[in-house]
Amino acid sequence: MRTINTLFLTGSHFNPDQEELATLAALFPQIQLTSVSMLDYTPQHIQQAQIIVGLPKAQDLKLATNLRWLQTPSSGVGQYVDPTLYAADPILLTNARGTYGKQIADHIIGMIIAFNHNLLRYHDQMKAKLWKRYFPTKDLWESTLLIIGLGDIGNQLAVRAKAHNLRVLAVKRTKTEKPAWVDELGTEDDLEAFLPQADYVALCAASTSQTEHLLDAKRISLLPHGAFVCNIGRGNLIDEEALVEALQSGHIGGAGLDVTTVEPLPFDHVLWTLPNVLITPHASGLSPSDPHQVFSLFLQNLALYLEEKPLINLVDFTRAY
Ligand SMILES: NC(=O)C1=CN([C@@H]2O[C@H](COP(=O)(O)OP(=O)(O)OC[C@H]3O[C@@H](n4cnc5c(N)ncnc54)[C@H](O)[C@@H]3O)[C@@H](O)[C@H]2O)C=CC1
Ligand SMILES: O=C(O)C(=O)COP(=O)(O)O
Repeated sequence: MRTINTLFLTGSHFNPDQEELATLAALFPQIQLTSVSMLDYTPQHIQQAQIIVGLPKAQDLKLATNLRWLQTPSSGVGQYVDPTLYAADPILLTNARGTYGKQIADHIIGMIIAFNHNLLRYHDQMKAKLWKRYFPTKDLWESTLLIIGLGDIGNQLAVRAKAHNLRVLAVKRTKTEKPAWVDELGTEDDLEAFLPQADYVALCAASTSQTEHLLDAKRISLLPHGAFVCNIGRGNLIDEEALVEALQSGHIGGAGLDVTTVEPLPFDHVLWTLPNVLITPHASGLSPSDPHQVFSLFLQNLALYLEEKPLINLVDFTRAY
């Protein structure tokens, strides 16, 4: 049996335990496994691997002369969709779409409720032992949420928003049939009509050349005064300078940011200082089950790879996600 050099780059979303490694060895004895932390790999590790599961630095893929398949534990693969990165061509690129939707949708709902019910203000007031009451901005069930990017995360969010009786508008790259949990579905062409209706906007789109600054200064100005913007996709989906200005002027009432243009957000960045901003450190996707989910996705894909069948979550280099 020919062995297949496989490299696991372990990290927060992919960290197989002993039981999982034993399953892999029992089911696929041809896999010659090297497992190393994503922070500690060497050029030799990359050079030898036919399969990599993890997030190697994109520029290191030039060293990957034996690579046939890269499975990422992330859903976003913006850094890997440039075909000129690869020493070997063509390679199969698969992502972990489908393992993040539920926990990130919960995180966004948490941010929306924290903003609407003034929880951040009350938390600040606690430090001064201050007893002062505020009305919520508007009842959630009288409000509208616009979801930009109706993929796995966007759909999970829409389902949860419907449970709170929000009206849900959504846009995606191409128009398809409207799911029952969305009230109106459109594409980027509909943003000008949708934005003025949105009390809340959630950025859940893939980061591509088309979605860079999808929410720019002009589109931000179309939002109603006091709207709340939540970004869990990638920092470059929104013009961050325009966002800061709109937050400072009060045109945007608040923002929940799990992602920023530069990560970690620099120590001296103004976003750290704005009272109406909640920053989480690219943490919305963390869940106890996701390292296991990515491993089981890899096992399913490995069986397909060995049978030369189409892989799950194959990334399309032309649409870039
Ligand atoms: N904060 C975090 O920890 C995480 C962030 N992400 C980010 O969220 C993104 C979405 O994740 P999933 O829902 O799992 O991916 P997905 O592949 O299911 O969804 C991507 C969505 O982007 C939309 N899109 C692409 N181009 C568009 C355009 N021009 N206009 C409007 N919509 C467009 C697509 O229509 C699709 O609905 C990822 O690409 C990643 O960047 C994903 C997982 C974790
Ligand atoms: O899946 C994604 O795209 C993510 O953003 C997940 O977070 P990560 O960058 O893998 O820590």
